[in-house]
Amino acid sequence: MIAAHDRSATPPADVTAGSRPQLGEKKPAVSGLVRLLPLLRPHRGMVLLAVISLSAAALISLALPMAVRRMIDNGFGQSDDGFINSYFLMLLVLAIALAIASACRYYFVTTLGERIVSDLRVKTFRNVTRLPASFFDANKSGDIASRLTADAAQIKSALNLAASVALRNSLLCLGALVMMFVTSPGLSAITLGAIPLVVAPLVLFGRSVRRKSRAAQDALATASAFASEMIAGSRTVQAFNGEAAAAKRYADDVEMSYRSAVFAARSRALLTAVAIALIFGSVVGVLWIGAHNLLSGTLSAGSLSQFLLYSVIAAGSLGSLSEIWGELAQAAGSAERLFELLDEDAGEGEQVPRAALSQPAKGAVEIRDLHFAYPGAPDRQVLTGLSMSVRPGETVALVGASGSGKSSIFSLLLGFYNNYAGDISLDGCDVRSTASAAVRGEIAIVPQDVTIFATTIADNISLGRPDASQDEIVAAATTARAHGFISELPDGYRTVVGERGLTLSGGQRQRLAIARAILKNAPILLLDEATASLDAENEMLVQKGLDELMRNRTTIVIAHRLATVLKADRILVIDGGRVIEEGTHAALIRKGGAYCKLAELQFDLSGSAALQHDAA
Ligand SMILES: Nc1ncnc2c1ncn2[C@@H]1O[C@H](COP(=O)(O)OP(=O)(O)OP(=O)(O)O)[C@@H](O)[C@H]1O
Repeated sequence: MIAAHDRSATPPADVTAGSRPQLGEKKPAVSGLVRLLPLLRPHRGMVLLAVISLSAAALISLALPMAVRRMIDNGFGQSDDGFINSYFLMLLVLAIALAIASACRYYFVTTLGERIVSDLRVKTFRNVTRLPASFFDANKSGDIASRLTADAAQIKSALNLAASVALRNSLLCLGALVMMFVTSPGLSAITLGAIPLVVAPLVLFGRSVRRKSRAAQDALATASAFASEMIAGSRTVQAFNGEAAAAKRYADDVEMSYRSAVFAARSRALLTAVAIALIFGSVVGVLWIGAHNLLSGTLSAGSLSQFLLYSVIAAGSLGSLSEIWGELAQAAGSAERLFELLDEDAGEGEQVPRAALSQPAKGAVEIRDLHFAYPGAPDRQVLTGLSMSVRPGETVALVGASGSGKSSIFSLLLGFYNNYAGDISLDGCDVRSTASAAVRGEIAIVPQDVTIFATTIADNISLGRPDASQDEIVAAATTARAHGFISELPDGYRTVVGERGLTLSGGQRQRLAIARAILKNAPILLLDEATASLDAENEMLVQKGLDELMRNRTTIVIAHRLATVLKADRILVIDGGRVIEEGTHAALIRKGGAYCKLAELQFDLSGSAALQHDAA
C-alpha cells in the first residue's frame, strides 16, 4: 500500500531559508574591547581598589619631580643640610608608598583581568552549548575551542599587562602634561603642538595591527581545528598511513598563521619606532628651547629640571602607551572573535513557546507533509512531503536506502532544525511552538553513533538525569545488560572512560547508550539500530537491552535487522524523503514492491524463505 499521506507537492519557499553564516563571515564589531566594560559591573569593589592604587601610584610618581625642583632650588642652591636630609627622608617614604601602591595596582588589575576572562569564557561556552545544529554544521569544533582558549588568553594577557600599564601611563601622561603647564606654560604650548603629530600615526597604525592580528588568530584557529580533528581521528589517520600528509597540512596552516603574525609584528615594530622617534624628537626640540631660556635667565635651574622630568614622564608613558596600543589592538581582534561566539543567536528561529505538552505525555507522533533542506545545502531537498503518524505505545520501523532521509526525521523530531515546512506534533502539540527542552524531555534517543564522554561511567549514564541516584543508575545499567562489564572495570561505575569512550568496545558503548535512554524514561524512543559492528554475543546483549527499553513505549526505529522489522507493528519505507510503502513485513513482502527488493538487499532473506512463503 502506498502511504496514505504521501502527497507530491512543490516545496514551499521558506523550506530553503535559514542558511546559517559561518563564524567570521560577519563584519567585525567596532565596539572591540569596550564591550568588556559591562563585565566589570559585578566587580565594582575590586575596580574601585584598582583605581585607587593606580591613582596613588601615578600621583606619587608625579610628586617626585616637584621634590627634585625644590631640592635643587632650595637645598643645593642654598646649601641647606637639614633641608636636604628631611627631603631625602620624604623621598624614601614616597618610594615605599610607590612600591606598595604599584604592587596593589598589579594585584587588583591582574585579578580583575582573570575574573573577566573567566566570566567571558563561561558565558560564551554556555551560549555555544545552546546553539542550534545548523551552527555546528557550519563551524568547526576546533575553531570554536580555539576562540575559548587562545583568544581568551590573548584578551587576558592584554588586560593583565596592557590595561594595568595603559591606565597608569594614561594617568601619568595626563598628570605630567598638566604639571608641565604649571612649570612652564611657554614650553608646554610648544610641546602640545607636537602631540597631534605623535598621536595620529599611532591610531592609524593601531588599526592595521588589529586587522593583521585578527588574520593571525583566524589562521591559528584553522590550524587548531585541523589538529583537534586529526588527534580525535588518530587511529584512522595512522591506519591509512596519513601521518605525513596530516603533518604537512598542519605545518602549512601554522606557517600561514606564522606569516600573519610576522606581518602583525612588523607593523607593531614600525609603530613602536615611529612613536619613539616622534616623541623623543619633540622632547629634544622643546628642551633645546628650554636650555636657551635658562641661559637668558627666564627659567630657574630647578624649574627646568622639573619640566625635564615631567616631559620625560610624559614621553615615556606616551611611548609605552604606543606599545600597549598595539597589544590592545591585538586583543581587540581576539575579543571580536570571542564576541562573535557570544553573539550567535541561540534561539534562532525558535518562537516564544506558545504550546505546552500535556502531562503525563502519551507519546503520539504526527508528521504532516514535511519538506526540509539542511541550512548548509538549501537547494537539496532531503524530505519531500513526508507524512507519518505513530500511536502511543506503537513500534514503527523505518527502512530505506542510505541517504533516504531517515535520520533527518529524528533530527527534526528533536527540534534540531526549525526551517522546515509542514507540521510535526507530539501528543497534538506543535513541536516548533513548544520549548525545545520540553520536546526533548519527552524523547530518548539511542543513536547509531554513540557519544561517550571522557568522564565516569555513572556520569555517562545519567546524562539525561544528572540527579539520578546510584541505585537508579545501576538498575538502568542492569536492564541494558551493561552492569556485568561495568562491575568488572577497575573502579566500577566510577571508572573514567577514555575520550569518546575509546577504552570501551562498540557493544559496551551501545549498552551504555541504552542504559542512558532507560534512565531517562521518556515516553518516546528514537532508535537508530547499529548492529554491523557487533559480534554475535554483543548483538544478543544489545538486543536484550533494546527489547527492555522498547517495552510500553512509542518507538520509532531505523531498522537495520530483520528481527526488528518482524517485531514492528508497522514498517514505513522511506525513499527520496517521503514514505512510499507502509504495512507489516508479511504484507509488504506479499506486495512484492519496493520493500521486497530493499529487504532482499538489506536483510538476508534467504533464511526467511518460509516467512515469504507464509506471506504469499
Ligand atoms: N547536517 C547535514 N547537512 C547537510 N546535509 C546533510 C546533513 N545530514 C545529512 N545530510 C544529507 O541529507 C540526506 C539524508 O541523510 P540522512 O542521514 O537523513 O539519511 P539516512 O536515511 O538516515 O541514511 P543512513 O541510513 O545512511 O544513515 C543525505 O543525502 C545527507 O547527505
